[in-house]
Amino acid sequence: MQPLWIGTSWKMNKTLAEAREWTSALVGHLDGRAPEGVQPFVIPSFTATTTVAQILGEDSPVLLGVQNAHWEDAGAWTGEISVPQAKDAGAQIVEIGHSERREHFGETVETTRLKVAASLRHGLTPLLCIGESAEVKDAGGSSAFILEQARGALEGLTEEQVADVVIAYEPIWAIGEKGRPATVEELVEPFAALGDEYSGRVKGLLYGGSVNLENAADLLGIEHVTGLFVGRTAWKVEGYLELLRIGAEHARG
Ligand SMILES: O=C[C@H](O)COP(=O)(O)O
Repeated sequence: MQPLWIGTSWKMNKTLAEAREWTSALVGHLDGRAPEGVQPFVIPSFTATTTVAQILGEDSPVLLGVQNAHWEDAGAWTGEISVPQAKDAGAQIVEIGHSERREHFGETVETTRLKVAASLRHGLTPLLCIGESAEVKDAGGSSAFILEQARGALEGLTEEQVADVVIAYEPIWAIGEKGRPATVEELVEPFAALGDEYSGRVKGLLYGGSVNLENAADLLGIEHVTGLFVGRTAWKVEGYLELLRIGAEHARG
């Protein structure tokens, strides 16, 4: 059975001291072993990548990611980092197409496609984020919209490559301080649509957006959901450890 992916992106948060503190507490708690049936992952800011990698150590049960990477391997792309650089810094995952990147930094279906391909070319796992706005949801177009985003980003891949991809469905209206937690009922249909197309084909189908300690277990119970991608609730390590516990409990059945 596929493990449940339970992870966090720190977005643009944490100093190196805070990154060290969070990661050391996680490592101390896990003591070299992920909770049974759970795949933990953490995606710090670029500045903390090597620090977190060093604290996690070799053969860590926790996968490490970056929040973005360019599709070219090197070159005149000021302000960007490449997948080979991310890999060199210790990353195993590349987050691609988060709605904040699409909204503020011009990420498109085409750039997500290029970045997925670049990640796979270098043996890193693309964590493809998809999600619709409140306007699209209100118009009844959620499933069609997110399928288009996913299909566009995975276009041209072989089945073997698709099997290395993790998809995170994060409705924009549910993300962050301005978002509101989605209800289970609201997520059943989009996950049915994603499940029809991708269940069993990809490494994971995650849900993200205002996941908290109260709703995590219910969200994991939605058909086709195989993990959680979490912001605020996991930024305090105690919150993340509790989410890992909830994940392990769910994995046990
Ligand atoms: O990357 C994580 C998501 O954007 C969710 O963030 P949130 O859990 O703070 O709503």
